[in-house]
Amino acid sequence: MTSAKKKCTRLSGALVRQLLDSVDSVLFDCDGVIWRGDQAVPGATQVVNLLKEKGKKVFFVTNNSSKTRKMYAEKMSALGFDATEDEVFGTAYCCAAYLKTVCELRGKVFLIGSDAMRQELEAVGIQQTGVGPDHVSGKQADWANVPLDPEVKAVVVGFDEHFSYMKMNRAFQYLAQRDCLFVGTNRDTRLPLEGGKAVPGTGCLLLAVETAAQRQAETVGKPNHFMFDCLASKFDVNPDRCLMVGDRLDTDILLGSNCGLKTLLTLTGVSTVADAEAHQKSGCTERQGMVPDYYVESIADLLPALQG
Ligand SMILES: C[C@H](OP(=O)(O)O)C(=O)O
Ligand SMILES: [Mg+2]
Repeated sequence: MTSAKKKCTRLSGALVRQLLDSVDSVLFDCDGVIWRGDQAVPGATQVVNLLKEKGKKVFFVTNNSSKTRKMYAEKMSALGFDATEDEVFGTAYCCAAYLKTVCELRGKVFLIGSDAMRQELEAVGIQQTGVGPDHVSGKQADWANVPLDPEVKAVVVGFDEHFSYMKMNRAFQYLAQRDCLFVGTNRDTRLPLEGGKAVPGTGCLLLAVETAAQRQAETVGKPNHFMFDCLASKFDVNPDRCLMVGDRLDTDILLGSNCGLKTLLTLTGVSTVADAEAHQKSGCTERQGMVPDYYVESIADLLPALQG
């Protein structure tokens, strides 16, 4: 399979086995691919478990920052997936690694995010200012003069169900200090759930803070190659023999293209074949990275080749 070949090919029949025989590792996105919310995609557990039985390395690369690696391993076990926490690369874990190893952060984080992010940050020795509700009080003059922790050297934004005006205001005040780092977990604007439903994603929260601060955050999640770098630093993987399976063209498939992986779009999440074909026909070089090599209705379409 070379990148020179026709792209956005429907994967079926003999092509499935041919593709699987050409890779040693399969990287699965989570939301919209192996599960939607707390419901496994039908057939997904069999696909993951059979790939492992056949000796493939299987990893999970998710932009979702709401769980630690341990929490993900527990969810996977509960849903019947054969997976260990070392095989899961979520943005709570990867963001902490990014701040520690790339930013070499010396100081605290003002965190807009989950308790999982707090746990992963503290696991690498980075303190943060607290998670949970933060409601507005006082008058506008008070808001502009909220006390700032002098040890805070970075604002980090991930999925935060307690996102609020006051949190955005505090981030705004910290980010007025130009030496304060600004990092986001991901830009996914919606989170696909069961029944074709969705809720606003982290990208909406990050855009709000960026708009207020008039600054652009570094983002750790897909399509940033850092997520793959994290994985490749722990496991011996050959990009040429890796397959990235995702439901979003602008994150999963673009990450795969950015890292030289084979790419497979599944239609159980956000993006559609029409989206992919529009990128393909655009003639715009940048958009070609969002055209998958292959697509399937669901990863369950891989089953016949795995059960044969
Ligand atoms: C949708 C995304 O998760 P992923 O699809 O990368 O697992 C997210 O939770 O923002
Ligand atoms: Mg997804």
